[in-house]
Amino acid sequence: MSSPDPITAFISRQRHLLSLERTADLTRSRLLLTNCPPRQLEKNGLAILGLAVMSVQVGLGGKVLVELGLESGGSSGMFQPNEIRSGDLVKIEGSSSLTVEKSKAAADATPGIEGVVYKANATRVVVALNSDDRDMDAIPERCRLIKVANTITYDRMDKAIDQLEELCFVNGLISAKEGASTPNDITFSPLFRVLLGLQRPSAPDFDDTNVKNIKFFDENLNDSQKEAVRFCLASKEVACIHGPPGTGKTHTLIELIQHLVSAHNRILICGASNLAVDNILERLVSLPTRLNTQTIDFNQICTRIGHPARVLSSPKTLDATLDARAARSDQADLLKDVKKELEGLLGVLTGRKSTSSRGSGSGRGRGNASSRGKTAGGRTGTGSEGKGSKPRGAERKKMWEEVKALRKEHRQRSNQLTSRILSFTPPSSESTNIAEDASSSPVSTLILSPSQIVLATCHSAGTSALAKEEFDVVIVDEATQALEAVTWIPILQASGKRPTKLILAGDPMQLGPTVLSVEKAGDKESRKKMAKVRSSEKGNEVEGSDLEIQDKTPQTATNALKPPHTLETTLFDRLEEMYGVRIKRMLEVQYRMNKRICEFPSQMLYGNKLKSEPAVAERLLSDIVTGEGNKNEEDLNEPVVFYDTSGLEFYDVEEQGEGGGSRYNENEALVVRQWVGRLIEYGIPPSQIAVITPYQAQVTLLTSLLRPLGSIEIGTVDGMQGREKDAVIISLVRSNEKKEVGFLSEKRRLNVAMTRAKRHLCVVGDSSTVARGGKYLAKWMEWLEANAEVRYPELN
Ligand SMILES: Nc1ncnc2c1ncn2[C@@H]1O[C@H](COP(=O)(O)OP(=O)(O)OP(=O)(O)O)[C@@H](O)[C@H]1O
Repeated sequence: MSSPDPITAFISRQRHLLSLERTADLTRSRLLLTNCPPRQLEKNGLAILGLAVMSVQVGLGGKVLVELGLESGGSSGMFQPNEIRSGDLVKIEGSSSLTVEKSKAAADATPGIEGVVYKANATRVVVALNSDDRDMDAIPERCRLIKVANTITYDRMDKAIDQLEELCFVNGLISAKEGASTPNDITFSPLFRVLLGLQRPSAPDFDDTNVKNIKFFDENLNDSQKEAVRFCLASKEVACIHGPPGTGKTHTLIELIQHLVSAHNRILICGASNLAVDNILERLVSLPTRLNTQTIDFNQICTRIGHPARVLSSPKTLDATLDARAARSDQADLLKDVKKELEGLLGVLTGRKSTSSRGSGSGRGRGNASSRGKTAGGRTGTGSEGKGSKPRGAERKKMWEEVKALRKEHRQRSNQLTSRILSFTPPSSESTNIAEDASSSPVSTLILSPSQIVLATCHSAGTSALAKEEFDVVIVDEATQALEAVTWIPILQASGKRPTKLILAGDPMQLGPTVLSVEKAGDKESRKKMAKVRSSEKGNEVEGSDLEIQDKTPQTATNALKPPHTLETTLFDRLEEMYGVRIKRMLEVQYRMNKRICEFPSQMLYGNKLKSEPAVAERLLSDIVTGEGNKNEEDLNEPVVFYDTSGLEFYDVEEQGEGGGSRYNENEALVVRQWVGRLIEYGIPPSQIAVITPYQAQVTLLTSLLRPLGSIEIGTVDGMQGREKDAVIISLVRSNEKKEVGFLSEKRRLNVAMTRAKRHLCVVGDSSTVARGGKYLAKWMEWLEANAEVRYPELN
């Protein structure tokens, strides 16, 4: 049998790997849920216990939003640290103060109700229910929230792969297809040809007037940032920005977006995470409206799909959400009426409101639903906004029927409203107002559509609300953390009749996408190849580093499309492997770290090219303390300290019990507490200190030890990517006679941990164990011994 063509092989392999991953994710989730008691799940950040329903609201599309808070905590009751974020799939289950067995039996009897986290902060979590209204009845007074495997993401990725296959099929590139037919109206543009290895990327057009006469909005951009912006504007189909830690990747993207908007492009901006999207949105809406000779108000032209993930999102960011835009529209009053009525009914049905307090709505022009408002639920209420007893029997049934009709109405109205907000009117020549400003230079006001820029996570870019929309440019930030299939979601969504350009930004040397399935056989192999590509790039040799895998052969990039060995290969990785340096630019100046902190990662992972901006190169903790005595404190003038526990027998321990497997190291945690305590005594604000450790069990231990010292951020590496703090302490945990290092050997993970610190990095660990974990760790220990202030802990 002849082997399949490259596109068919690529698509089949993606499908196969995605199905393995879906199974692995579901299995893990099922195992955790069946084997771990709720307390253990809470400890692992996968559950929030002791909850009660605080309110029931209605969101866009008639979705029922249930707000949960701590039953006993009042409005300030803080949840335990957890991994539950907006977009996660969760289950609301009943909980009681019964014994574990009895509560387990009770939970089994009521299987819970599923929903998607709409928004979450430290005290409240709002869940959009997936199910029928009637299921609301299943939400008990006391409940808990459990994170479950998110099958919706897999469904959307599968759909993207099916769509890609369909596109190739109708364009005669493959002869048969496996997937279901999902007709699409997309032109097979040069972007698709490049992504599938059918043509090389066209040479960037640096003679284009937009590029040649470019006037940077921020003249302080460094040369590598300017070059990256020019390169992205000049590239025809695709461009990648490689941004090592703190090199202003987002800063560069913001500059690029301003140029793209000035040139009237419509842009879909996506990120692998909500945080990445919010980061860009926050910076865009804070831009001055006057850009060179143009006035562009980013507050008017950015629409955010989904909800910001930050605990304290700025009002401007919240204003850009689709919900806020809908609430401000001229159709909002009608929608509010239906919403009020619905919320009133739901309040009564769930016993949180008395019958008389339900909103009836004015019913202006809404047809039948309004008149029903006063007739259903004809019980005598208390006349207050307080709780009432739940209606029963026929009355209850009738009210649910009413809820159903109102929800349908709400859904239809809000869908119409949403598509009106997201629909795009291209700017015409009349939409530019020219005026003279005070200095009498002409200023043009670019009047753009409210959805000139749409921002969403890659996953939520798959929403049907965007199905008819086309974009000139798709930007994917954190592209090196996104599975390739998830990156295809915005690409396919944005594409239509016009050609679309793709810009990917990320750092392949920091955390990649999380992959659970075991089929990673080619992993090491493909990384070796990638390293070859990177090392062969002009001036990017990695000297004496990483480095047995680096070789100095010239250009090894090839443009053949190959099926991925593993899901860990992102689209960014694959394009880099296929097209090499021709497809990307690297940012070379970092604005975060003291130069000593930056030295090791630069040598080992960035070919010695990462330079420190002079303004940060010498920064120390002593610069930010006020008392003169403290300024001279030796500890505050050390950028890198290494507490070596070698020989002290501070052994790590495996967590016991169901759901165990994580590790902790008590003595190491005590060393961390001592050091954090000392930094605080010197006057470093706790909010400027982060403690990072690879193990969840150590996070739990450190949280209990450090909480009394203030709001120190404590977490695993995963939550810290993209963040920075003045002082960072890394607790390595692993110390044992067998010299096992576990996933400490993942150098990209370690790279993220060690590049979060601005002024001070303290490493606590056992050099004799860690150095045995491979060449990279051995080199790091060697480097620390030679360059850090090495200390040996004394615990009292
Ligand atoms: N050209 C520049 N001049 C001055 N400061 C800059 C410049 N470029 C970036 N910065 C600053 O460097 C810091 C890091 O920038 P930014 O957050 O854009 O980096 P990043 O590459 O997105 O970071 P990460 O490592 O989190 O991916 C910010 O404080 C930013 O203001």
